[in-house]
Amino acid sequence: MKIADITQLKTSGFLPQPPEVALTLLASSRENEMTLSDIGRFIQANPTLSRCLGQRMNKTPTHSHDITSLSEAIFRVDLTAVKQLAIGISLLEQYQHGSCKGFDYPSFWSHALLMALAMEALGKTTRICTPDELFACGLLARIGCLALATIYPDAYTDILATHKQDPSISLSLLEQQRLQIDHNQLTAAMLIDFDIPMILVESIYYHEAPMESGFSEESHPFQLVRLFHLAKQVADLGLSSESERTERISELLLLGGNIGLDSESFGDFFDQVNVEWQSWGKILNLPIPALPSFHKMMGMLVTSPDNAADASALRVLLVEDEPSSRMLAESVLTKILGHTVFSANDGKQAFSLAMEIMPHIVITDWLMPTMDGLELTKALRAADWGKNVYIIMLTSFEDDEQIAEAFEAGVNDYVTKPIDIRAFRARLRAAWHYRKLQESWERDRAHLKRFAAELAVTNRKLRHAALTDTLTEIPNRRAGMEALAGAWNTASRAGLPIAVMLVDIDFFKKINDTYGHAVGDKILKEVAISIRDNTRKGDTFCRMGGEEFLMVCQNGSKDAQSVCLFAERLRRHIKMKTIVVNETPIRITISIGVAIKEASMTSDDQLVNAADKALYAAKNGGRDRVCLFLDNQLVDCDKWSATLS
Ligand SMILES: Nc1nc2c(ncn2[C@@H]2O[C@H](COP(=O)(O)OP(=O)(O)OP(=O)(O)O)[C@@H](O)[C@H]2O)c(=O)[nH]1
Repeated sequence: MKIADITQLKTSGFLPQPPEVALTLLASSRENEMTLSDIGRFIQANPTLSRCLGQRMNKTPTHSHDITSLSEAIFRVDLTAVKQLAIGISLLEQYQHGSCKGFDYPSFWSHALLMALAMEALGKTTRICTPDELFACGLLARIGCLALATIYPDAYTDILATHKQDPSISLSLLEQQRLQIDHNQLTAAMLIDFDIPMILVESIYYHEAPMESGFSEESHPFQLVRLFHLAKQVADLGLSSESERTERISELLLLGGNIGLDSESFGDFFDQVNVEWQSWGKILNLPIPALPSFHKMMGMLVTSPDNAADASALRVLLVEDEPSSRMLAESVLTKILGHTVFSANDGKQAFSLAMEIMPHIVITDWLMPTMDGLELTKALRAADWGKNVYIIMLTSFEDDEQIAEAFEAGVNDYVTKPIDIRAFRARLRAAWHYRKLQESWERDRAHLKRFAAELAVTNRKLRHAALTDTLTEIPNRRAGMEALAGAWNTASRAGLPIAVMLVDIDFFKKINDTYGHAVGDKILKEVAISIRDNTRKGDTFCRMGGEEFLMVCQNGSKDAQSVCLFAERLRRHIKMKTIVVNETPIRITISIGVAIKEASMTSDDQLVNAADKALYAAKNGGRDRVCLFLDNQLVDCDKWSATLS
């Protein structure tokens, strides 16, 4: 603890000092020179102090007439407390205004009053000091701020403005940087000067950062520091704006949990202190904001639009074997942050519960019986469904190696115990963002999958459309040429035979002219069906264009005769076919040119050209026939047709 030296400030007259009479009271009580009637006279000369004593006696101002006599009041309140109260109240009366523009004097005292009332109420849980003493100390716990505003009005206005702009920079740090002294050091010096016991001075000195006190957690000073810290948070909540309340309430619940108050009893405590604050405010003529009940504030937070959006989003699995910590974290997570919480006592129970509820976040303690947090993390990560769960480890370890071990096991983040509510909220916010990112990634992935599937279908359709003849729905010229090129390459590589047939409908122009184009189309379709139905396995075919079709034969094309017989069979099939269009039977014939791959041929084009020559020959030979191009010669296949049954 660093106590400011205030000797010079006192003599300079800049330091806020209670009026002379209060100082006399203080000095004479120090020397045990005071009689009860001295104190009585002093109090009677100070109406506000009298009213305050009345209030402290009866708790509610409406009953102030219950005090039978001033002496009774002094006896019942306790002499030391009367003295401390006298100092606090006289300072409050004297410093309602001041020259520091940035310092809100009335709010400072409203805050001090709430802190005093909270300390008094909390004091009932400890027997270290009397509630009266705690009340007076609560009132004076931040007197250093008033002192700095009084001594350095301009500089303090700047300091407060900077702090307001960026509350993350501590007020003490700003004061130290600018004035080489901070309010806690000055408060400590002034309290010592007011004869406040050292245990209280020390507790007040560390009330903003209890962990920095270095007191052991079980010690009396630490219990007091914790109470002053909590009382300050209560007072901060009392003066905070609606938008700041979420964070403050969650922090208060955690702090209340540390001294064994669950959210219900904390709410009752706060409401009772609030009622007293309102009535004290009237006595001391201070501006006291009207606050809703604690439970109402909690309710408003959970249903605020911000929180409601988060609320449905997160399913939290809380794993903690220590019942009070579990209940506390549960209360903050559900009542304040609005998440849905499931709880487990150990890793094993948590793992089977996780399988059931599929949590978005797992918040797990490290040290637990049966299965600890580390083993649970590894088990979750090993399961397919546990890979994307956001895991936060609660730990008392701050050792780098142990933290690294936790990350290696698969945790996403860690929070050190005792839980600091701001850090906890920030970590949960990160988890929430992670969850949102993951959801949008999953949505994108599903979207992409669907898109890829649709694209594949579209591509298939496009390819089919690009390779299919729209009228006859058989492969078109392009598909036929691709198939021919493939067959040619295979045959060439393997030294296998390959043949092509060009099929052309005879006098098709005449059909069009006689029956119309639509009938011509119908005939084309029927021929396409016949060709398809007569194709052997492994053979391919297409419509080359107009009334011409191509067939590529790989099977059964070992020799000219077998190919020509196949062509002849097709020719006969079509010739025998009666196509009925609009009840009119129509008979058609076809001519076919056949060519077989010969050793001299170097490309599939040459093979098709040879078939074309054969087709030309068939047409010239009178149509309705099959011609073969073989060894540079054109052969009429009639001679083989006789062999067909
Ligand atoms: N209905 C219809 N007619 C078509 C189509 N494509 C081409 N044609 C017609 O087919 C006819 C082909 O006539 P030509 O090349 O003179 O042949 P052809 O009348 O069959 O005589 P040859 O082949 O010598 O027996 C033309 O009248 C084209 O208009 C089509 O998709 N539908």
